[in-house]
Amino acid sequence: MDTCVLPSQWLPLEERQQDDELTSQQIRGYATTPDSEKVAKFKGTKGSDGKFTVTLIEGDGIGPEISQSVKDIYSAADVPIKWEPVDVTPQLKEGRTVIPDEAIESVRKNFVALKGPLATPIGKGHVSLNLTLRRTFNLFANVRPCKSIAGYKTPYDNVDTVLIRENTEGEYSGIEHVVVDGVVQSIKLITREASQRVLRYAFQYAQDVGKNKVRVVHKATIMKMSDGLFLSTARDVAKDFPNIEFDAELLDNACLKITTDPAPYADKVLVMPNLYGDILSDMCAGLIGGLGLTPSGNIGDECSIFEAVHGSAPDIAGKGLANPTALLLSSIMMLRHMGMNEYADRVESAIFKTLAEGKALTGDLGGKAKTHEYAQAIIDNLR
Ligand SMILES: NC(=O)C1=CN([C@@H]2O[C@H](COP(=O)(O)OP(=O)(O)OC[C@H]3O[C@@H](n4cnc5c(N)ncnc54)[C@H](O)[C@@H]3O)[C@@H](O)[C@H]2O)C=CC1
Ligand SMILES: O=C(O)CCC(=O)C(=O)O
Ligand SMILES: [Mg+2]
Repeated sequence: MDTCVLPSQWLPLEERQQDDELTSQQIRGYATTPDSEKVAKFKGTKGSDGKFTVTLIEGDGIGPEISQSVKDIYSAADVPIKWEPVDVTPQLKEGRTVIPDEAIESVRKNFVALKGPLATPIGKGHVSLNLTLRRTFNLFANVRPCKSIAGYKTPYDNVDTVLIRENTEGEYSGIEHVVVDGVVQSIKLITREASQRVLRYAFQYAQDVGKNKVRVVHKATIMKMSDGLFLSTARDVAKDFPNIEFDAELLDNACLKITTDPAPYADKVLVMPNLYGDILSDMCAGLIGGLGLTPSGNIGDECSIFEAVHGSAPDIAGKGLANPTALLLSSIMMLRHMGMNEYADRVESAIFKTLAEGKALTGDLGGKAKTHEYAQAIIDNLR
C-alpha cells in the first residue's frame, strides 16, 4: 500500500510546527459546531469526578464490536468520559412502537450520545429507530464529512466533502397509506420551517469553517413544489449570508460530477433534503474507501447524537471484521462538539497514524486485522 505525507492537521501534536496549531478551519472535516455564537452549543457539565457522562447506544449487528473499540481507546487515552449505556429495544406503548423512556431521559440529561447502528426491518415491523431518535430530539441537521485518508489509496486523492442533510422530514416522513389495493402513496413532506433551520445551519457552518460556498442539491425540476420550496427557502436564507457564494445543482448531475472529480466540491458545503443526503453520503464514502470510514453528527438545539454513516452490517456482524473508524471519527466530532479538543486531536492523530502506517488494517481496507487488533494499534499510537 502506498503511503503519503500526512496533512499537517493529522500529524501528532508534537510534530506540528508551532505556527501550525490545529484550528477549527483545519479540523473542519470532523467538527460539527463551528466557533459561532449562532450555533447551538453543548450544554452538558462535568460531574464531581471531573468526567462528562455520555449516553452510549451500542446498537445492532457490528454495533457492540465497534463500540468496544471506542471504549478501549478512550480508556487508554484517559478521555474523561463516563459512558451511560442504554437499551433502545423498541417497546409497544398504546399501539405505537416507542423507544424506552430511560433511553430518552438519558440523552436528554446528558445532551449528547454516541450511537452504534440500529437495524430497521424491511417492509412490516417497527419504524426506523434511527429516524425516531432524530425526530424525538429534533436533530435537524445531519453533518456528514468525508475526507480522503492519507496513505489509503483510492482512485480519488482529494476528497473533502461535507454533506448537510435535512434530518427530520422529506422522503423520510414515513407518511404512507394505501389508496386502493395495489396503489400506495408516500408523502414527501417539506416545510419552510425545517428547511430554513437546516439551511441556516449549513450557511453558518460554511461561514465558520471557511468553506465559503453553499450548494443546494435538489430535484426541483421534477418535485417543483417540495424541492422547489427547499430551493426558494435557500435563496432567501442566502441573502443573510452575503459573503457565502450560493448555487444549486440537480441531484443526478451532482452524482455524476462528484464521482468524476470530487476536487471541485472541497470548497463547498452541500445541503439537501433527507433522502438525497442519505444516498450521497454512502456514495461519497465509496470514494475514500467505504462505509467503515465516514462519521456523522445529528445536531439539534438541545441534544446531539453522533453515529457512523453505515448500518449494522449484518453480513460481517459478530466476526471481528468490522472497521470501527467511522464510529471513532463520529466520537471525535462529538468530543469537538463538547469542547474537548485536545483529546479529540490526540485520538484522531492516533487513528490517522494507524491508517497511514497500513500495518493493522481491517478487511474492508484490504488488511487482515481483526477489529480489536486495529483498535490495539491505535492505542499503541497514542502517546
Ligand atoms: N444510522 C443507522 O443506524 C443505519 C442503519 N442502517 C440499517 O442497517 C441495516 C443493514 O443495512 P445495509 O444496507 O446492509 O447497510 P450497511 O451500512 O450496514 O452495510 C453496507 C455494506 O458496508 C459494509 N460495512 C458497513 N459498515 C462497515 C464497517 N464499519 N466496517 C466494515 N464494513 C462495513 C457492510 O459489511 C456491507 O457490506 C439495515 O437494517 C438498515 O436499516 C443502515 C444505515 C444507517
Ligand atoms: O434508519 C435506517 O434504517 C437507515 C438510516 C440511514 O440509512 C441513514 O441514516 O443513513
Ligand atoms: Mg444511509
